Amino acid sequence: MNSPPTKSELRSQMLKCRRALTPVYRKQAAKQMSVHALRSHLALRYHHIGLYLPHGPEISTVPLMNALLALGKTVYLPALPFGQGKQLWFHRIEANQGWYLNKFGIPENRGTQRIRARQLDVLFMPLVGFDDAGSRIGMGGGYYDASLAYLHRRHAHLKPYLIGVAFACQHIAGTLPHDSWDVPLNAILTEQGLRRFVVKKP
Ligand SMILES: Nc1nc2c(c(=O)[nH]1)N(C=O)[C@@H](CNc1ccc(C(=O)N[C@@H](CCC(=O)O)C(=O)O)cc1)CN2
Ligand SMILES: Nc1ncnc2c1ncn2[C@@H]1O[C@H](COP(=O)(O)OP(=O)(O)OP(=O)(O)O)[C@@H](O)[C@H]1O
Repeated sequence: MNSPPTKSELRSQMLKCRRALTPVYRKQAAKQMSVHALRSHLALRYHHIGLYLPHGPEISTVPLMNALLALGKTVYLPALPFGQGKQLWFHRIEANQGWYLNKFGIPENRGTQRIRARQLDVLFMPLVGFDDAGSRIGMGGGYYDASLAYLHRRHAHLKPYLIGVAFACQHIAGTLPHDSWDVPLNAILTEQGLRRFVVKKP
């Protein structure tokens, strides 16, 4: 009997599906994803919003970022911590700030205001694969898991509201292998729409 695929086998399958999408599809999908996010009223309700800059074949957040900034929202981007630990900082997008590439080649901004995940109202998270229960697999760095570990003791009101962002083809039928440190998503956003999950309390 075949054993179920491991996280890293699923990760390479999902990366393959994402890389196969055409530039025209990617551009259209990024726009549609942004429209779904804005229609959901999430964007209107929340003010402090964590986003990411797309890296390689990830779905682009540029249309969504422009729309949020035009609405006057405060938008933050993740920055890897210096030194020990894996908890991300979130730097506010500001005028006159510096930009640099992190060790993975992803641009990061350095302004005057940085906060931790718990201070965000909503966090749009990159991911490699997601399932029907709201579990995600990322690039395997564990940065988001470490930044959100306090949510394991989550009560319903704890911030931020977690939205995984992906192309629809990154959906995995069935259930992803689950590790104790994985933090479940509140919703998943793709070019096909926004789908909310009921997050089970421990
Ligand atoms: N756009 C974006 N920003 C992000 C993340 C992300 O996944 N996407 N992160 C999410 O945690 C953090 C950075 N984490 C990362 C962890 C590993 C790799 C990485 O290993 N990249 C290799 C490819 C590895 C592979 O194909 O399996 C590379 O770029 O060569 C990249 C980012 C913070 N910022
Ligand atoms: N709270 C934490 N503090 C420190 N390390 C952690 C924490 N949670 C998970 N990790 C480590 O991160 C590693 C990667 O975990 P996993 O494969 O689930 O990452 P991922 O969710 O795919 O990545 P990312 O969150 O960066 O997108 C694991 O080896 C795990 O030990």
